[in-house]
Order: sequence, then structure tokens, then C-alpha cells
Amino acid sequence: MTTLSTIPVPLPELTAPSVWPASAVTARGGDVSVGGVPLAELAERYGTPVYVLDEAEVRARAAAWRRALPDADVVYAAKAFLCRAMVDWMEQEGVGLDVCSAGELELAASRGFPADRIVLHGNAKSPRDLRTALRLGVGRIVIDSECEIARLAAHVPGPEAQQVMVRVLPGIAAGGHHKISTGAEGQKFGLSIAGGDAEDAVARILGQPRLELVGLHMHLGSQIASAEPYARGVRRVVAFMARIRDRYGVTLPELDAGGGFAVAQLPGEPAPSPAAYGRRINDALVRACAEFDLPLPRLTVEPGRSIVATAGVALYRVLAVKRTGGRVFAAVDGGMSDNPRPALYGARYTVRMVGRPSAAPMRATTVVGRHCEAGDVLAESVELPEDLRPGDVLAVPASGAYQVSMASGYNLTGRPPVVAVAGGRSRLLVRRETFEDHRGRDVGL
Ligand SMILES: Cc1ncc(COP(=O)(O)O)c(C=O)c1O
Ligand SMILES: N[C@@H](CCCC[NH3+])C(=O)O
Repeated sequence: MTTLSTIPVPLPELTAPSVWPASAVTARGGDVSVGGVPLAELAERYGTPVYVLDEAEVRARAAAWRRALPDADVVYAAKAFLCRAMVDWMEQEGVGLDVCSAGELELAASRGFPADRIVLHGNAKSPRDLRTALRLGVGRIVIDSECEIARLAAHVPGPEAQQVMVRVLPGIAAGGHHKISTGAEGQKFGLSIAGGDAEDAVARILGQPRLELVGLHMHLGSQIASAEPYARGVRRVVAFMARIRDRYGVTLPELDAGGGFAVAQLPGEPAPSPAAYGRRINDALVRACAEFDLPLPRLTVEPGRSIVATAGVALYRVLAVKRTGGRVFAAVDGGMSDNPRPALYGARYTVRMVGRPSAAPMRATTVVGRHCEAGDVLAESVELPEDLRPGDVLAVPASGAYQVSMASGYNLTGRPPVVAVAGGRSRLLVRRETFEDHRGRDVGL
């Protein structure tokens, strides 16, 4: 018999913008299901901690970006999270890849991802990064310092020139935290427009027959919850393009506006849709080009978090509940080794108990990890039932970006597996890191 509690309903938090994938609904026995699979069942089957990725949500977000900017290239920033399945999904959705290491590049290549749809970034590209990029024939290499120009040119096999862009610093502060704000003067990325470094680099590249300068790139930062900084940045970059045309007689055909588009980390937080970002960026580009009498360059955007964050849910099991100093702590079997974001940026998350019903009143509980640091806090003062006990499963939505990709080997707990859900089925994408993996690397005595 179907009772009210077994009819799946959208989660109360599922107001736009949501922190959950669109497929998240309540399930039997106090559970939540994602992609048609109950989360507690996934915790049981794959163990905890485990990261669940809703394939349909990833694909839908990628498709939303393509619809938002149909005349632009959408390039997924692989640093947010990459595995072979992600490479395939991006390929199938018609999205390119932004990589920043030979490792990310090799992974994409291992799936036959078209190299001409790959952009290589990095403020310190290693010889291996550059060699791999040239060998595989990546579409664009983004120059981030003057000294890499001659180094790169010397290795281009020819006869064709390597297409490059210059990452310029538009001098705009934006981003959810100072550690992920990259568009202002005085940090390690890019070449300053105002300070003249960008123009010096352009002149140098134009003098290198093995390099073809196709455009300019900016990346303002990450978790930028408004489209306005992009509009200002685009205008500054277009103004600089006009200066290049006037001084060097070269009209650059491409402009890459970078990534950094915000998602809601907590229910109701502001996060413009891809369509809203796209409209504003396009509008700024059209206006600036009219103002400076330039033809419209081909636009690229590089969303990372915006494609994958809300598709991911982290599952942990409670190991201990402790009341101390007037606070309640729930300690789980993961922590800063799988999610360093709260410790690094003060990132906040919402947490929900799944897998059993509870009629107990809610109380403020701080969810902490198992690592040897007082700062190993996953979520400060979140509402959880008073009867929360060891063995319960906690779900943390909006966990798809920069968690697994930044996971560490701290305390040799082993990095968690990643499981895809789609159409009521689950499959393992990345297995759990085991003690054998650690021991295998430990080769000296
Ligand atoms: C060059 C570049 N492009 C794109 C991104 C993607 O950023 P986000 O995941 O915030 O969209 C980053 C990371 O911030 C980046 O450094
Ligand atoms: N790792 C950061 C974002 C940095 C993006 C990379 N350029 C975060 O978790 O928010």
C-alpha cells in the first residue's frame, strides 16, 4: 500500500536555486533518492564515505550552458572533478575541456577526447605539461607568463604554429573568497593589462612564427555570484583588443571569459542561471565591440563548479556523537581529507540525515571529520535530529566540485569512491583508495 510517507516528493530545500540535483526526492523510510536510487542503499552498498554523482544533472547543466551561449564554446574546467566518465559525458554534450596538467590531459586523451577542444592552462606549466600538450595537439595553450613564450615556441614541432591565448589580468576583484579571487592585480595569475605585462607578452608572441595568437583570456575567480564582474571584465579585455589592433594591426578573433560561475552552497543562496550569466556576458561583449569598433570575437566560457557541484552528494556515516562545551558534535568517517573546502575557504554546507525516519526535534549540531585537527569541521551548526546516533548516514549536497579533486591522503584514510547514479541504477566510477594503494607507493626502507 502506498502511504503518504512513501510517495516521493521534492525535498523542501528544492527551491531554486537548489543545492540538490533536480532528481532528488524523498524516499521510503526517511530516505532521499537521487537519480532514482535511495542514498542509504548507496551508503550500504559502496561503504562510506562515498561521493554520489547524478549523471543526468551533470549532463543537464552542461546542456544548459550550451543553450545559454549557442554561438560560444563551452569548456568544462576539469579541475572541478575529472574521471573518464566525465570526459565522455562532456564529449557527448558537445563541451570542451579546460585542463591544467599533463595528468588531466592524458586522462582526456585516454578516452579519445578531441584534442582541438582542449585548452591548457597553468601559471607554472611543467616541461611535461607542455610536451604532452604539443604531442597531443591541444587546441589552445594559454600563456600565463612571459618566460613560457620562448620555451613553448622552441618546442613546437611545426610546420603549423601552435595556437595560443594570453591570460590577461583585467584588474577586477571578484569571487567567493580571497583565496579564489584571481582577476585583481597582485596575485600569481595572468599578465596585467594596466601594468603593461600583457602588451609585452602580446608583442613577443606576435614575433614568434611558431606561435599564433588567437585571443585573450581572463579568469576572474571562482564562486562569483553576479554576472556584473564578467561584464566589466569583458569590456576591459575588448578595450585591450582594440589597443592591440591599433598598435600591431592584429584583430584577435577569440575571447575566453573564463569560469567561476557560482552555485548555491546553502539553500536559497544567490546563483544566477547559465542563461542569466550568458545573456549578460553576451550583451557586454556586443556593446564593447560596438564601442571599440571591433568584430565580435568567438566567445569561450569555462564553467567547472557550475556544471558538477550540485550533481554531487557526499555520504558519511556517523561514528560518534558528543556533547561538550554546550555544543553537540557529530563525528563522521570522512572529513578534510575528502572535503578541504570548509577549512580552506570557510565554505558552508547543509547536511541531512537519510536512511531512517525521525520524529525527534532538530537541534544545532556541528558535523566534524575524523582527522587530527580541530579545524576539521564539515558543517558548523546545522539542524539535525536530536536522536542522531552512531551508524546514521548523513548526506551533504552540493559536493560535486573541488572535493574529490582536492582530496588528500591525510591520515591514510583513503580517498573515497565516486558512484554514478542514473535511471534508478548505480555504478562505480572511481574505486575507494585502499591501504594497498598507499603501501604500493611506499617503496623505500
Ligand atoms: C582558468 C580557469 N578556468 C576555469 C576555472 C573554473 O572555475 P569554476 O569551477 O569556479 O567555474 C578555473 C578555476 O577557478 C580556472 O582557473
Ligand atoms: N578550489 C576552489 C576553486 C578554485 C578554482 C580553481 N581555479 C574551491 O573549491 O572553491
